Amino acid sequence: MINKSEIEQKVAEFLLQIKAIKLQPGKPFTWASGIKSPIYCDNRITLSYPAIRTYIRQNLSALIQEEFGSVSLIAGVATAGIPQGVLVAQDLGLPFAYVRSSAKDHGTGSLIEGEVYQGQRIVVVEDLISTGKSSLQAVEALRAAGCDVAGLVAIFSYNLQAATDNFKAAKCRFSTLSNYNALIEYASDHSFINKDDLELLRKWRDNPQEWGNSGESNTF
Ligand SMILES: O=P(O)(O)OC[C@H]1O[C@H](OP(=O)(O)OP(=O)(O)O)[C@H](O)[C@@H]1O
Ligand SMILES: O=C(O)c1cc(=O)[nH]c(=O)[nH]1
Repeated sequence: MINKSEIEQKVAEFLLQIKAIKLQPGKPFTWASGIKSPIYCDNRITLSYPAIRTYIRQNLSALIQEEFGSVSLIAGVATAGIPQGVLVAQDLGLPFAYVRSSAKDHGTGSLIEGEVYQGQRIVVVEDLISTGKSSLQAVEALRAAGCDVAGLVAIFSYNLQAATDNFKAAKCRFSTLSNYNALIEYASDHSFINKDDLELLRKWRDNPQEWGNSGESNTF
């Protein structure tokens, strides 16, 4: 059985070590959802580190087997979920396909690339969940193609209530290797951030939708 709390901390440690976690409270990041945030997690950087890439691949594969049992295809969410999904599919010896964020406007016009079939039991691989909108768009595209989506895994989740609500409404299970709460506690305990940073990151967590609009970003 996998040790979830050990993996949460190890992935948080790796992300901090390679500076995939960026703190920029004075110049907030704008996310895909439009949310303004003092923090950004760039999982794409893990691909540049073979040992970390391997750890993530092995643990995503183990998570899929433990949470979802037997599946017959891994699907990646474009773009950052594609390389992670390919690595996992290779690890598990399974076919792979990916879902674009919108259908191609030329050539085949495809939304799903690769072969999937009606009734096929699939796990979707994403790199990160903020609101879950990108993840669930891919899940819905696969369901519309007749696939049986067992669930979704990702490297990191921000623990946003919006994501919990969106996945629940879509009746889709998800599981991640690490998450925001684990990350900020690890970062504080191991001196990657100071007390003021921790306070700010906790404040942001309590109301992420409003944070960038309330002048909070200038108080760091
Ligand atoms: O849960 P959500 O609110 O949808 O946000 C998370 C999504 O945002 C990022 O993708 P981005 O749109 O930046 O594109 P990329 O994967 O092509 O880099 C990330 O890779 C997730 O797909
Ligand atoms: O929500 C997003 O767009 C997002 C947030 C984040 O921390 N990292 C990322 O790649 N995307």
